[in-house]
Amino acid sequence: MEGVDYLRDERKKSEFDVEAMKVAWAGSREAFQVSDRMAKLVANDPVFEKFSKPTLGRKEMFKNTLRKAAYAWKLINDLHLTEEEAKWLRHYIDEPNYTDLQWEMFVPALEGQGSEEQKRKWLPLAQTMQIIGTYAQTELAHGSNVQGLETTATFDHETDQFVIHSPTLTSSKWWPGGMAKVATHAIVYARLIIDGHFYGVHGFIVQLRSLEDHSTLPGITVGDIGMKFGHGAYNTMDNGVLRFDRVRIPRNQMLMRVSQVTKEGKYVQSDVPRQLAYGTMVSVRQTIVSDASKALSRAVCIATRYSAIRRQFGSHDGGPETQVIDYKTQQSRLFPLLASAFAFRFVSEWLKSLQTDVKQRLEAKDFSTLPEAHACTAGLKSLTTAATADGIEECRKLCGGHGYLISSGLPELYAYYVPACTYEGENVVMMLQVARFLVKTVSEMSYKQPVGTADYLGRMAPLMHNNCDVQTAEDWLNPSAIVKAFETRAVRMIVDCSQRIAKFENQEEGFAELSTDLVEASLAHCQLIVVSTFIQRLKQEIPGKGVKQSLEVLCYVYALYLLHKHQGDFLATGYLTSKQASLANDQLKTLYSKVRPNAIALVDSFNHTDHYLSSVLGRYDGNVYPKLYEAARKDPLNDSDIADGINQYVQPILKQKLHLAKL
Ligand SMILES: CCCCCCCCCC/C=C\CCCCCCC/C=C/C(=O)SCCNC(=O)CCNC(=O)[C@H](O)C(C)(C)COP(=O)(O)OP(=O)(O)OC[C@H]1O[C@@H](n2cnc3c(N)ncnc32)[C@H](O)[C@@H]1OP(=O)(O)O
Ligand SMILES: Cc1cc2nc3c(=O)[nH]c(=O)nc-3n(C[C@H](O)[C@H](O)[C@H](O)COP(=O)(O)OP(=O)(O)OC[C@H]3O[C@@H](n4cnc5c(N)ncnc54)[C@H](O)[C@@H]3O)c2cc1C
Repeated sequence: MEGVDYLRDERKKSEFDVEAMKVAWAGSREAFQVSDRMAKLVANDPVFEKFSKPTLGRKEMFKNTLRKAAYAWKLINDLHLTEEEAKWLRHYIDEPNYTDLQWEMFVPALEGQGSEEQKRKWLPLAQTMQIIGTYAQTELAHGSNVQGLETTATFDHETDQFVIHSPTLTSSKWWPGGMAKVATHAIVYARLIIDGHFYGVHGFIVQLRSLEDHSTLPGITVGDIGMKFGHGAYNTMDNGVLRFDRVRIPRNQMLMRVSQVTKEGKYVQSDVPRQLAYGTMVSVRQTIVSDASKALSRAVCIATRYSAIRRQFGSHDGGPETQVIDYKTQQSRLFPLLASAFAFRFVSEWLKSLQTDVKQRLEAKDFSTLPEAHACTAGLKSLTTAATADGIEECRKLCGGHGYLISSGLPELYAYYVPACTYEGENVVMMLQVARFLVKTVSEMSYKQPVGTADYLGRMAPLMHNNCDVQTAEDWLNPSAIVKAFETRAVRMIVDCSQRIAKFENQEEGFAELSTDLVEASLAHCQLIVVSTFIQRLKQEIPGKGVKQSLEVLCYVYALYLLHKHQGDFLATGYLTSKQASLANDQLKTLYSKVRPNAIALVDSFNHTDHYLSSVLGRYDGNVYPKLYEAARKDPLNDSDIADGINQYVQPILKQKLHLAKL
C-alpha cells in the first residue's frame, strides 16, 4: 500500500460529515464559499506558484513578491472582488508584503484615528492604492513602551506645520513593514511638542516618497533593516529603517480624532479616551488571533496527514509497520494541537464580534467596554500566538527528519509565524496588560460589578471556597465541571496576586515584584475565555451528521489537555485533588481514541489546498514519498553531476599526495 491508499482508507473511517464541518470551521456557508473560491483562484493561477521561492535570492524574492502583489491588485479590480474576497485572496497568496500593512494597519489607522475630514481626504487615496502606507511606530531603541518614543513632532506657529524629526540614532523608526522600498506614506508616531510642552505620542501622516518617481523626499532617509530569521518566510517583506531631518508636514496631517491642535497651537483633548490612539493595535491583535488558527491548522494538517502515512516498527510476519499516528505519544502531542486550532478559530470569531460591539459603542461615545476589549485582544493575541508558534515547531518534530526539509512546508511556516509572538505587542508585555486589568477589576469590586469575560470574579466568594466534585473520569465530560475548574483556578490565582500586591506600600513595586505570577494568572484567565467560548459555541446549532459530537470531543480534549498541562496550578489553588487531576488525564486518553478515526477528516475540514500548504508531507492525496523524491531532485545542487566548486576546492585535496607522517 502507498500513502495514497492510506489516506483513502483513513477518510472512510470518518464519523462525521466533512462538508458540514468545513462550514462550521469557516463560520458560515457564505464564508466557506468565499474562502474556497479564493483558495482555488490562487492555487490554479501559475503566477502564484511558490515552489521556486526557497531557491531565490533576496532581491529576486522581493521582486517576485511585488509582481504577485501587483497581479493580485489587478485581479481584485478586474474581477470586482469584494473586500472579504480580496482579504482571502491576499491570505492565500501566502507571502508577507507591503499590502498587509496597507490593509491591516495603514487604512485601519486612518479609519480609527482620523477626523471625518481626514478620512474623506485620505481613505479614498489609500483604498484605491494611489498612496501606499505603513505604520511607523517602533524605533531602534523603543518598541513596547510607546510612550517612550523619541521621534518629535514640533508645532511651528508661523507656518502652521509640524516638524517631524529624529533627534538621535535610537529614534530611527525600525521594523515597519513595506517601509524600506514600497511605502509612499507612513503613519508616524511621534511626541507632540507645542511651545516647548510635551503632549504625548500621536500619529502623523507623513509622505516618504515622491508619487512621480518613487524617490525619497528631502529630509527622509529610508532603507531595509536586513535579512530576517528563515529564508523565504518574512524576507519577502521590506521591513525598514527611517530617519527624519526636520521634515515639515501641514498641521492637518496629525490624526485628529482623539485630540486636535488648533491653528493657534492649542492642544484640545476630545471627550474620547487617549487609548483610542492605540485602536489600530487592538484591531490588528484581533486579526492576529484569527491568523493563529489558520497557521496552526496548516501545521496540524501537514503533521496529521503525514502521521497517517508514516510507519515505524510493529511489523509482524512481514506485514506493514504501525502508522505513527497510532502511537499514543504521537496522539498526545498532535491531537491537543488539532483541538487548539478549532479552539482558536472559535475564539477569534467571538473576538471579532466583541470588536464589532465595541466599535458600535464607541460611535455612541460609550467607552465602558474598552478596557475589557483591550485586555481580551492583548491576552488572546499572546496566548494564541505563543501556542501556535510552539505548535508549529511540535508539528515539525512530529514529522521526524522530513519535517526539517523546506519541502515539508514547516520550517518556512515557523519562521514566518514566530515573530507574531513579538509584533503587535510583545507577548509578556501583553499578558501584563491583562494582569493590570484583572488586578484593577478586583480592586474596584466593592463598588463595580465585573462584567463580560471578568464576570466570574464577581462570584469570587463561592469560587474561593468550592471544591471539585468529580468522582469518575466520565464526570469530566461535563461543561459546567470544566468551566468551574477553570474559573476557580483563575480567580484564586488573581486574588492571590492581588492580596500580595496589596501588602506592598508602593503598588507599582508590588506589581513588578509579582509580575511572573501575574503573567501566569493572566494566562489562566485567557485560557478560561478560550475554553468557555468553545463551550458556548457548542450550545449553538451546528448542522451536519456527527459534526457537533466531533467538536464536543475536541472541546474536551482542549480543556483537559490544558488541565493536565497546568495541573500544578489546579492542585496548588486547592480546587482539585491529585486523584481528580489523574481522572482528567484518564479521560483525555479516552478522548484521543475518539479523535483517532476522525483525525484525517478533521484536518480535511480546514479545506486547505495543496498550494496553500506548500508541503510534500501534507499533500491531500498522500503521495508523499515519490513527491519528496521529486522535490529533492529539483534542488539546484542536483542540476549537474559535478557541482560548482568541486573541481576547484575538493579535487585538489583528493589529488594531493601527502604522506601521513607529514600531516
Ligand atoms: C510560509 C510563509 C507563510 C506566509 C504567510 C503570510 C500571510 C500574511 C497574512 C497576514 C495576515 C495577518 C497578519 C496581520 C498583519 C500583521 C502585520 C504585523 C506588522 C506589525 C506591526 C507592529 O508591530 S506595529 C507596533 C506594535 N507595537 C505595540 O504593540 C506596542 C505595545 N505597547 C503598547 O501597546 C503600550 O505601550 C502599552 C499598552 C504596553 C503601555 O501603554 P501606556 O500608554 O504606557 O499605558 P499604561 O500606562 O500601561 O496604561 C494606561 C491605561 O491604558 C490602558 N491601555 C493600554 N493600551 C490600551 C489599548 N490599546 N486600548 C485600551 N486601553 C489601553 C491600560 O490598560 C491602562 O489602563 P488603566 O485603566 O489606566 O490601568
Ligand atoms: C516581523 C516584525 C514586523 C514588525 N512590523 C512592525 C511594523 O510594521 N510597525 C512597527 O511600528 N513595528 C513593527 N514591528 C516591531 C514590533 O512591534 C516590536 O518589535 C514589538 O512591539 C516589541 O517591541 P521591542 O522589539 O521593543 O521588544 P522589547 O520590548 O524590547 O522586548 C524585549 C524583552 O523585554 C521584555 N520586556 C519589555 N518590557 C517589559 C516589561 N514592562 N515588563 C517585563 N518584560 C518586559 C519583553 O518581554 C522581551 O522579552 C515588527 C516586528 C517584527 C519582528
